[in-house]
Amino acid sequence: MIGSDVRMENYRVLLADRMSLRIRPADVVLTRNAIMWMEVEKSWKPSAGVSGTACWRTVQVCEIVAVRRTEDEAQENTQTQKPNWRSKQHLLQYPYSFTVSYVKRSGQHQWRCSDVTFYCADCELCDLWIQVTNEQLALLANRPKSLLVYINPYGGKRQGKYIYEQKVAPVFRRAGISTDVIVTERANHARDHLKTEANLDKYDGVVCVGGDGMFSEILHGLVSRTQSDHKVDQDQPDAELVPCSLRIGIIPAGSTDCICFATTGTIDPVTSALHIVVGDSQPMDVCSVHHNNGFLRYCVSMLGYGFYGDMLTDSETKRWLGPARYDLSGIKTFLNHNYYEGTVSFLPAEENLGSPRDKLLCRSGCLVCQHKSAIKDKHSETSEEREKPGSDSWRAICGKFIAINAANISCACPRSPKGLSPSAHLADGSTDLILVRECSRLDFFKHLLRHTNKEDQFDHSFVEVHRVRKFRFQPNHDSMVILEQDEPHKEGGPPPLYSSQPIPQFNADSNWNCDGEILPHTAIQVSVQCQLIRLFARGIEEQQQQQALLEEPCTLLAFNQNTDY
Ligand SMILES: CCCCCCCCCCCCC/C=C/[C@@H](O)[C@H](COP(=O)(O)O)NC(C)=O
Ligand SMILES: Nc1ncnc2c1ncn2[C@@H]1O[C@H](COP(=O)(O)OP(=O)(O)O)[C@@H](O)[C@H]1O
Ligand SMILES: [Ca+2]
Repeated sequence: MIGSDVRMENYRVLLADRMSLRIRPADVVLTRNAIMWMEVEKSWKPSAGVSGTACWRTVQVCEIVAVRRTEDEAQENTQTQKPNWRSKQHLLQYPYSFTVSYVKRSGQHQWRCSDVTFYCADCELCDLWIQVTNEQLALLANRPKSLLVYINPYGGKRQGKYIYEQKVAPVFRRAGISTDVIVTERANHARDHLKTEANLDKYDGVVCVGGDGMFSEILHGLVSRTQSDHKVDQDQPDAELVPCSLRIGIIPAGSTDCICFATTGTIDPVTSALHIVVGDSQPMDVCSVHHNNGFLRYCVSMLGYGFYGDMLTDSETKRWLGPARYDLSGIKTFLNHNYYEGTVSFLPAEENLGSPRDKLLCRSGCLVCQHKSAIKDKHSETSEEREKPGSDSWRAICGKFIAINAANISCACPRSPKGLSPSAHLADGSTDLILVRECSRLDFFKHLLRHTNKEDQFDHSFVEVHRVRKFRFQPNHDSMVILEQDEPHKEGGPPPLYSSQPIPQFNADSNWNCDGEILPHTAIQVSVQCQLIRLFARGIEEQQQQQALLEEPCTLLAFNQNTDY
């Protein structure tokens, strides 16, 4: 049936969308890449009344979720929801029909699963359509068939289980994906299961239902398992890590969900489920964090010392508040206005990776990340030499910092839609190191506020940002003592709160916030591991890309208007 060029042209069937009672004659065409059908868009004008414009609707085969006999679907619907009496009527009148479920973009990067039902003149034609469309779908090798799902029932607003069962499982069922579901019973349950127990050969991917912390568990389980399977020693900061073969899907059900937002453009369980179904693949960099040549953790979104570390430490005591804990701890940490002294040394990234202050946003099909992917394997000995700490290529900055943040990805999230570093790339092998030096509360507030509006948060004298491949941090306690001696608090003088100078705080150390987990050490070595993992995502689609796909192209093919039905 399928030749090298699959075309089922002029197999006319009757077309009706779910909500319409009227059945129109229509032509449907299936090519190797797309299914197209005629639709009449109704409009109303006071002068002309209702008029209709015919146009072709096109759905790429790679965005078809499933095709099946409508009666099968109707049966399933009666078990799960109220039967749709219109569909029932259609079915009685035209018993041979099939339904195509497909991805429909509904703006703001959200995807929905939409259905269109085609009513056929006879049973053979109906079966033929289903068979040929399914044959086309079977050629899509990147689609997962079997998934291992971990649900954190306590993440975010504790909705993980509900979100999965109500919104995600029906989409997987429709796409014919089989799942093994594990609801975690304790922290690190998912990590440990992946690391040692899970039979990963059975699966095409792992799904994480939870927030960034839960994602971090899956990441650690999968990366550690891959390294131990390949006998790679994670404790060696220079070890060449083996990329994970399984992709990870994120169903957002946490508090910040920045990894989901920065890779799909939204926080929406159905959208994420559909990215998994169509088998998207987005490579991602992972930072490895070491202390004294011993492995500590991996990080995908943000490593933050000072402000974000203190905020996280405080927020852990307020978990019962849910996502609002970050607001409360954020205000408290802001008012404390601590800063910390230390030395940051770093290895700048190659110049062709752009700069954190250019306006080249990482979007679906990003050329910077693709270029990196192409040259990734050509890692020469001279570049290895260049990367050794102490070589001329490294730079060191010593100072007092309110915040030291490494944004491996933009870290866009609903709180900050452009993120900590709006131009950071998902898979370029670098991380954006943001240094916020001591400054007044008002200046720091202005800087924070710029994360929420269009202004440039790096455009302050006390902020600098570098795109780096590696960095190290060494806290400097001794100089804190010197600082104390420099600015002694005189008896009888104004209390520090009213001082015009920034008020030094003498907490020796802050903590590192690593994807929402507190690290046990302050002196750390960080190295970006280029494209170590892949997600079921495609990066944020450009507004134009989205628009083009929202307004599906009309008149792609000439069609036979000869309608006899
Ligand atoms: C005056 C208003 C100021 C608003 C400033 C907003 C800046 C927000 C930048 C947020 C960057 C978040 C990076 C993501 C970190 C997550 O990995 C972590 C853990 O997320 P989870 O709780 O597991 O979902 N969340 C936090 C807040 O540390
Ligand atoms: N069953 C469980 N009980 C308690 N904690 C869990 C469980 N499963 C996972 N966790 C932990 O909960 C923490 C927060 O999870 P996450 O899903 O990221 O939610 P949030 O975004 O609200 O922080 C993670 O550090 C994870 O290790
Ligand atoms: Ca990056």
